[in-house]
Amino acid sequence: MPLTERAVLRAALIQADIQIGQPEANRLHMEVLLERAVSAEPKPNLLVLPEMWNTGYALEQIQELADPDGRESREWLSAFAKRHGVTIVGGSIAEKKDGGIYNTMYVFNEEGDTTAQYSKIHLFRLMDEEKHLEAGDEIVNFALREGFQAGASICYDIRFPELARTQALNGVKVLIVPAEWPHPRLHHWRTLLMARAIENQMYVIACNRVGVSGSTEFFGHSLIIDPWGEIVAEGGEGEEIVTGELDLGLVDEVRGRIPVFEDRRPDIYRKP
Ligand SMILES: O=C(O)CCC(=O)C(=O)O
Repeated sequence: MPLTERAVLRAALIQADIQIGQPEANRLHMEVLLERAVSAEPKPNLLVLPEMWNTGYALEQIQELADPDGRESREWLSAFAKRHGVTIVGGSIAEKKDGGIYNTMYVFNEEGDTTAQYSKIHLFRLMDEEKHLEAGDEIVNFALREGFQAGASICYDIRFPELARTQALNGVKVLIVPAEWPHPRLHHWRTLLMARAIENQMYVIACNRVGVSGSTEFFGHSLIIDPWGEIVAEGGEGEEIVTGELDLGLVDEVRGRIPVFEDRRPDIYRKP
């Protein structure tokens, strides 16, 4: 679907490599990539980082490595957002809170204020997340622009269509998904993201890491998918900044064309 002259949001996804168990090196590396992203012309107004970018999946050492209350990560992301006048969805970090460790996303507006905080609610057993991390228990939506609500979702969360559907029913028009999604499940990644976009008639912005950690290889393929299911941008398998524009009017247009939300039959779905 062609872009119109309507309001657009320009997103830049930081498809980065992450060093396992090296929070300081990862922060410095992210800073270089974020600086590169904001020096592009035209400048993006929304930056998205990958999942667990501070520690990677260093789960055995996560108690020592996690950022207490996310303080350090929040301080520099907030300062960056304010300095450059950009919105940042800060991927997620290992956050130490109330004696537990959470996989937590922070969102900052152009003034550097924290506008949302989301902890991953579905922990991924294949990578032993549930043995080391606490699950969040709250669905989080936030405004990216007036009238343009975003929903938070982290990696494995996209396998649960109920989450994105609940967010869509609560006004979400773009789902934002930081991830560390590895080979050999590229087909699942692309298909699930595409399905979430088409069935909910919303944008999906998904930022995946690249690189190798132990025997696990992460494939990138960060994606921006529009509410009609067209791919706006897709990364390759190396480190890069994936950019694309979101047409803020397109969600309502697609929902008007095929009125899925009016045609739902929740009265029937509830029957056993
Ligand atoms: O669901 C998958 O296949 C990957 C999920 C994952 O790697 C994660 O949630 O960290």
